[in-house]
Amino acid sequence: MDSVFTVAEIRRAEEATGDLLASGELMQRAASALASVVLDELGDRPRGRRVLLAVGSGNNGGDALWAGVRLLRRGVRVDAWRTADAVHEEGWAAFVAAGGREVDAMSALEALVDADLVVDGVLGIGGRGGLRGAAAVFAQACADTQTPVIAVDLPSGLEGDSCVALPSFAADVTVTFGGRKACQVLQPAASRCGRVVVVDIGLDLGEPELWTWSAADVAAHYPWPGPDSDKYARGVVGVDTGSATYPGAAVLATMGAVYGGAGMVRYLGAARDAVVAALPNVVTAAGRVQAWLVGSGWGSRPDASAIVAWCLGEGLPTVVDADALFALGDATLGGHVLLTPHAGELARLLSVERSAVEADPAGHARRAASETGAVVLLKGASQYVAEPSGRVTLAVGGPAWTAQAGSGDTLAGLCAAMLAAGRPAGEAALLGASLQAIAARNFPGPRPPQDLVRHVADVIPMLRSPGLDR
Ligand SMILES: NC(=O)C1=CN([C@@H]2O[C@H](COP(=O)(O)OP(=O)(O)OC[C@H]3O[C@@H](n4cnc5c(N)ncnc54)[C@H](OP(=O)(O)O)[C@@H]3O)[C@@H](O)[C@H]2O)[C@@H](O)CC1
Ligand SMILES: Nc1ncnc2c1ncn2[C@@H]1O[C@H](COP(=O)(O)OP(=O)(O)O)[C@@H](O)[C@H]1O
Ligand SMILES: [K+]
Repeated sequence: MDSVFTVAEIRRAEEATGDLLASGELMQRAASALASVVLDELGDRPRGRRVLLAVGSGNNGGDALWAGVRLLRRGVRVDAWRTADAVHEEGWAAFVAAGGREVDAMSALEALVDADLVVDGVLGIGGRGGLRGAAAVFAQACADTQTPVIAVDLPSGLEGDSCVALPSFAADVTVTFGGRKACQVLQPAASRCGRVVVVDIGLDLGEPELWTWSAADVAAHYPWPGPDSDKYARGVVGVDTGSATYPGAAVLATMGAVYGGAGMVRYLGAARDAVVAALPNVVTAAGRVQAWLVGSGWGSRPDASAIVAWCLGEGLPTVVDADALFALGDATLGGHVLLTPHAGELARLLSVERSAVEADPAGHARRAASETGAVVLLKGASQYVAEPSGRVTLAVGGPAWTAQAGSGDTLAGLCAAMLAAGRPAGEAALLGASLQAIAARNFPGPRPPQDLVRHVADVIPMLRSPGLDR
């Protein structure tokens, strides 16, 4: 599990270091780590290689300049373009004294022809409103010429706390200080950051804004069957999904539960023939279950509220998906209930615009969990799991091949299998969402959800072996 910090939290921790900040020691630590990453990228013989610094007005530019000083001492040829009238004074003086050369905006563009790499020190966590003017033109030129970019703290133009892909550099490597920021883990902004190297500069950070899961967490929490497991111990999922209009959702949600590893699935919805034809192992007789899954592909259904109320009345862990989300009524939910909306559904649940959810997905997921008392899995390019306590955790991310009709149905089934195996709702959601993403990473390409979910079954045993794209 990794943690993500807000800009305010990073600033607070920087200030709390007192002397370290005032004396410039923090900046020296940042610059030293940055220079090491640049040297690693330059390879065995850094002498004579060419690095171009883009230096803005703030401390981010200061980091770049002090890293430039270290590179000059190693024989690297370093030029710097000042994107603002005033830059970090001491850093600039040291850079010039060490033999660094200034280039103007036009020469910086020309220098891209033979630069080995660019260090982006235009804006850091103080940047607002996206990259503009000559710096934006330069960032585009770096992309066009495929010049490798190492971003200082974050690709200039992104805002640390935001997932929004504002106009920015697109970095190959981002060297970030203290801890990860939201823009480095949340899509679409994260796609601009490349490989993220977190450097410990000695900040004492408090409670993170967000936690992130990795494949190691999936392996640690997956309900591996033991030598004494039987089908009941592994968990029975009761499914009521699909309808005459959407029989496919019945099949897909059931497949999610089966390929996620449920011991048994009881399908009790309106598309029994379709489900049994696709999955003869599924039982259609009523009986005891350990978790319920309702809603996927219901469409409008007169008894929706009654079914949801009945399931919730049972007190069993329940996944409430799709149409069932709008049949919750005033029922008091609880941490054993998992709601699985996408951004549009969450907006409707909270009576806000979809664009508001997209601008602050974690905040809206957190609000929904706190208002309903249930765990909320917000689906999308980044998948957030919010718990009533306020904790928000990001599932392992995967490619957008998963973004297709029916993936949500299989995901709901995967989560239900984890619930039936006894995992708490937050973990069940993180397991389901992460497993689907890991499958899409390892078996990329356009394949329908009924195929992708079979690859979920393929990647589960691989979680314990090397060679998996995590
Ligand atoms: N605290 C520390 O000592 C340590 C900090 N560290 C480093 O410092 C970085 C944070 O430094 P920082 O606070 O100086 O902010 P930074 O992002 O460099 O510049 C902000 C300036 O840019 C300007 N500006 C804003 N938006 C703009 C835009 N769109 N287009 C153009 N200009 C824009 C804005 O001007 P304003 O909007 O206020 O007029 C302001 O002048 C941090 O990311 C890390 O790299 C490390 O050294 C460790 C120790
Ligand atoms: N850009 C993306 N990258 C990766 N996964 C995505 C992306 N967009 C959506 N997804 C995932 O695809 C699935 C789509 O779910 P949903 O919209 O509910 O589809 P449906 O209800 O049609 O099955 C979810 O698991 C979601 O997290
Ligand atoms: K930067």
